[in-house]
Amino acid sequence: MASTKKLQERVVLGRTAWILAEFAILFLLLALIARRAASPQGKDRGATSPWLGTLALVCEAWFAFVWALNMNCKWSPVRFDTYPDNLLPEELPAMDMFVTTADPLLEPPLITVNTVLSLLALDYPDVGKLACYVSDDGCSPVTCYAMREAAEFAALWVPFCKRHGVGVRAPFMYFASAPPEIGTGDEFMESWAFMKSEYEKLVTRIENADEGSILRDAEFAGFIDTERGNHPTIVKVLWDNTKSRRTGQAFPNLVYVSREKSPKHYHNFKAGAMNVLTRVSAVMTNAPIMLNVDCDMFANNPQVALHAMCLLLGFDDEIESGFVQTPQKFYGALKDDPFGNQLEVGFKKLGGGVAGIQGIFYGGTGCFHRRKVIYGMPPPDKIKHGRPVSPSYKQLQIKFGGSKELIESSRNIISGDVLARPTESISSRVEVAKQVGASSYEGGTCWGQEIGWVYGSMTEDMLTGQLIHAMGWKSALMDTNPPSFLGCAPTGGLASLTQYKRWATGLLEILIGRNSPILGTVFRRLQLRQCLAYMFLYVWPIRALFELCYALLGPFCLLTNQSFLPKASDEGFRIPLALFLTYNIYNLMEYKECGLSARAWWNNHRMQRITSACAWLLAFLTVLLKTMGLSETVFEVTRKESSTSDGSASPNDVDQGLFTFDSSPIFIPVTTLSILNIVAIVVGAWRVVVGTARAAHSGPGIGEFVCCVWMMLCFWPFVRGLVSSGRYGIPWSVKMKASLIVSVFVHFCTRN
Ligand SMILES: O=c1ccn([C@@H]2O[C@H](COP(=O)(O)OP(=O)(O)O[C@H]3O[C@H](CO)[C@@H](O)[C@H](O)[C@H]3O)[C@@H](O)[C@H]2O)c(=O)[nH]1
Ligand SMILES: [Mn+2]
Repeated sequence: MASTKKLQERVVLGRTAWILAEFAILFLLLALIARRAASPQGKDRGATSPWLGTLALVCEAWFAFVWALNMNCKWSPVRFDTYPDNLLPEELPAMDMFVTTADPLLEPPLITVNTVLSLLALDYPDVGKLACYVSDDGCSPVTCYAMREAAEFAALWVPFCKRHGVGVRAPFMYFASAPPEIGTGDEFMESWAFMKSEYEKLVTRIENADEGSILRDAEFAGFIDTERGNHPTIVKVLWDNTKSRRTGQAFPNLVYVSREKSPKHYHNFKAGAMNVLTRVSAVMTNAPIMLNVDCDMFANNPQVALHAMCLLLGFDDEIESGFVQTPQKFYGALKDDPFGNQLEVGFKKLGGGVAGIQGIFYGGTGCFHRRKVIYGMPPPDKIKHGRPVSPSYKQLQIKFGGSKELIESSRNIISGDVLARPTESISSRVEVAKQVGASSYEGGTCWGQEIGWVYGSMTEDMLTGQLIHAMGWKSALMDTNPPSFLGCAPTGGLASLTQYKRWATGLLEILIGRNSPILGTVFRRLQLRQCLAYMFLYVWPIRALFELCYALLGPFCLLTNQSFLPKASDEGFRIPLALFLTYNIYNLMEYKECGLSARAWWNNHRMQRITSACAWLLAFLTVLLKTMGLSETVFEVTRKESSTSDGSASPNDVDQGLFTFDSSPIFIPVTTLSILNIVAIVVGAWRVVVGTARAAHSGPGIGEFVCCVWMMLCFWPFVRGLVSSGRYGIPWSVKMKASLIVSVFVHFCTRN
């Protein structure tokens, strides 16, 4: 019998004042454009020369377009409230949980261990319905060993968590603070101290694990003579839950998977790994719900699966929640977000806003999927007479590939017979699992196209989610308190810029590819406003071009004694002035409303300018080269800080928020802009001092100076990097290249 009590509620949030402010900004942008457009050719579009005015006009028109996209995203936000107490335990479906890791050095196994432990300890009435699968693209025996140790530790950890109602079930986080004092007796203190020492032993074992001695253990013989990019599939059942029922140690199944790699096949990075996990789990436990997290994203709220079930089961029509996504949040985050990558306002304002359209974007981690949606099933309203037409064996074989077991399991999912869980122990399924984990398995099938995680973009998450929306599904945003999952944000400027570059590359790949959202709206069921919401992110690399052009106008005018903005004495000056003030105050207020500091706003504003000029611009070039067939795009994995500490800045690391540099080309664009602005300000100021500035009506005015000074402030970490030394200084090679570009620019500016 279905639960009759309310499981969830969709609350529409009001925001009239914000909408008025947004219209004010839009109006000012349009006024700026209109003024240029109306100015007769003779008056040069409000600048000193026609082409300068036209260029400014084109950029400003683009900014207005992007602003309209932004307004669309935030227009009608919603919140979903969940009531897990109203769930009927016997109604809860089984759930497979996926964790991906790719590199034991960039992603220390201990981090993955903590994530896995937090999942094994989740609250769920019948843990026999849960299974955890770890994909290791690094094919590292140390990672596998760490997982085995984790399974052993879980036998102590899970009962401890459940008995004492532990709040945070990732041990590194739990033990980072002193034991809770209220209502705890001697017995608790004793087991707390015991668990802590057991955890410390686990940490020592994992941190001191050396590959040589692990390989001598017969259990890990499968790793002998393997290369990361060339090895057969390894599947190890580290904990078989059917056994635990006998011993009374109840926690979910744990399976380690390292998919086959061979130089002959392209592996599609994380999307490829997710598809192997989907298939391996299909032949082992075949749960109708799948949760996926990155290796650093531990479950911070033990009730998270229950909250998600409220959204998956709680609508009259399943179409409302094709998937359930939690916002990405981070632990040990640096104060005031120096690298602009904690995305708090982004998730709250954009995420909440898009949730009110067709639904929040899929973010790659902290997401609950329906397996049938991943299998390409359209929402129920498209299926006639309640039950879908059963596809034939042949049809399934073409789509899902040759494994008989996989075809059977997918038939169960498609026909809705999801309760038919395999009764035999999962250990007996290892050989089949290896078969579907092979790198040749997908050849000629629909995996990576209509089924599973979709290939062709570095941001496989956005692409996969978008295609789910294009099938007609909606998605639900789940924002629990305490937060559902916590991960690490990259610390450091380079890591952060590299991440933004990957994202921007992936987003542009989608925009111009055959899965472009525009096609999804025209030919499929992607709602127009949802399409525009996707576009707002997908145009990042294109924004970089316009922002770069506009950024060059200020320095250009100072260098050539021209202007592109109205003079302070001019009536029209009030438009850009008001725009500048309103826009920045609006953004500041958003940060304030989210409980963040003015400093956090400034850091994010500044980093967005830097990200645009460095990461988004390089992403544009990368995609350009790929389109011309000159290079391939690669997924550069983000380094995760080791989780032995609680992640907060230690006292000797007060400089953590400072930018560090190396000779990476990603630093060249902003270094160039920094030098250019300095040169321009010096030249401009010199003209004013010696009085050779042109007559007031044509030379640069306060507007152009403010542009250059504002940019210098935005690029301040780089300006300081120009004169600092060591890690905090920009290397000479980058400075030389940047200077060269500046000289060429100055030369062309001043040629005539
Ligand atoms: O070949 C690969 C590369 C990566 N990963 C895993 O993918 C996850 C995300 O990688 P990370 O370097 O942490 O990227 P982030 O930029 O932090 O990830 C965000 O952006 C990605 C898309 O670019 C999404 O896939 C992620 O879920 C999302 O958190 C990690 O668990 C990796 O282990 C693999 O399994 N195989
Ligand atoms: Mn990550």
